[in-house]
Amino acid sequence: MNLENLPAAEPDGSLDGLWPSSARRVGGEIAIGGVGVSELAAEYGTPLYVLDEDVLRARARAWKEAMDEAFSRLRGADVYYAGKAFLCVAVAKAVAHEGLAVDACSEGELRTALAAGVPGSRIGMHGNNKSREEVELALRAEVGHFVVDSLAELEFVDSIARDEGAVASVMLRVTTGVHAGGHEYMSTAVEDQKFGLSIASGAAWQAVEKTVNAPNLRLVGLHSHIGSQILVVEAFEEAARAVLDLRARVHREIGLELREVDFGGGYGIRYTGGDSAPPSPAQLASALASVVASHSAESGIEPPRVSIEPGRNIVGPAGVTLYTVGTVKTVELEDGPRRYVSVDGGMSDNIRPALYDAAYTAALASREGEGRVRSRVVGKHCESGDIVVRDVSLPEDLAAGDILAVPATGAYGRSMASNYNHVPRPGVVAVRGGASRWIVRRETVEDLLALDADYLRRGED
Ligand SMILES: Cc1ncc(COP(=O)(O)O)c(C=O)c1O
Ligand SMILES: N[C@@H](CCCC[NH3+])C(=O)O
Repeated sequence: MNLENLPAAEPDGSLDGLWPSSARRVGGEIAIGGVGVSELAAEYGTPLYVLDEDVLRARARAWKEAMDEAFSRLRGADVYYAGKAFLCVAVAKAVAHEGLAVDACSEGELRTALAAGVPGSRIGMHGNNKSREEVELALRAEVGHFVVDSLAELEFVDSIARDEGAVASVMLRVTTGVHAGGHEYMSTAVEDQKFGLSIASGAAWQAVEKTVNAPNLRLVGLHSHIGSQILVVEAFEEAARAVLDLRARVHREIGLELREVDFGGGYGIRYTGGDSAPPSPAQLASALASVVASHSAESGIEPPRVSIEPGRNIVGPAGVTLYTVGTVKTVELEDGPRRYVSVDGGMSDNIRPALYDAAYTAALASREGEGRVRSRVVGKHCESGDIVVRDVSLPEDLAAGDILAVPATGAYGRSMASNYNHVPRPGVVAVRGGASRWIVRRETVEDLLALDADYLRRGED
């Protein structure tokens, strides 16, 4: 393979690059947030997620400012940080400080946001299969709204709200039929998938009628999420029009003006040097505002307040994963040698290459290297699909003990991490202005064995 085709992986200090904008080589090694990777690896160990807190905040702020500006002459806007991308108390506090609300889709995410001091009114409660406990907790926390995916769940939430003596504010998640997303498993608005109430089949309308007649539900808006890692504006515009058409029908046929529409998340990022820059928050916000303004002018209906739910685009580029290189071996192939570089993590800390065939890049981070060799970075798990970076050119003199850095791993790394092969999940260290601190502690094998009932009883019989 021509090495020139392999993605470049060097930090370039750009704001919309693969790396946190603070990342740069200092004395040959990469520093992030002013902290060298060797220092981080020595103090915290590897594998290690590193989160540049200033970049996280700056990206959250960019979305808030873009939406405020674009919708200033309409009915305003809210930005919900999609906790599913990565959430802990520190991240919830950081995004809330920048004026964002938070989306939760489980008890754990909801409790994390509440523990961070996010008011219930600034939390959206998602999930296609909410438990009774989750609905009760969300009602008692007085969340801003529930996002409901099914007729069955409308009855479920209605009944629990009645038991609680409450009225639940509901946004109906509708399926617009818009196909978008970086992978089939990330497309969530096509007809044949588990999320949302189909507009085309009439299920969405049925849900509208059911909600407006439910004594303990208040229909406050419509929600749409079309997919993830989307790199084009048009898909969002198409979906927005479909949602606004349904809102206009509700106004026309029921006389109800729904105050809010939520266009979901899905805004893509760059993962390798070969990826083009995605649309900016300002471009996306302006495109959505144009659709809302023109639809309002055409329909004669007051525009709604608009919300969106970015996750990856906020936290993804703020994160870098550090690994220590272990065994290195070269495999002779027909088109030339490929060097397999094994690291101390893998699919347990980044499932995305195995699950979505997602591409990443990497750089030798602890020092500058010499020469370039076609390489594949692989994990330590018992799976041939345990690949972290499928193709990247890395220095020829790379060796065991070196530190590798994989950029753009702030989203859907730690939040999707597993304990496959009984491997503990890495912790997350926030860096900022030359300082570093745990924001999620590293799991240990002892933590895992403590869940093994008979392990705890060993030696008793
Ligand atoms: C309902 C909903 N909102 C927001 C998001 C966040 O998506 P992304 O991280 O791609 O912005 C997701 C995940 O795809 C989602 O399912
Ligand atoms: N987990 C997906 C993003 C969410 C897709 C659907 N909600 C990823 O890692 O890209």
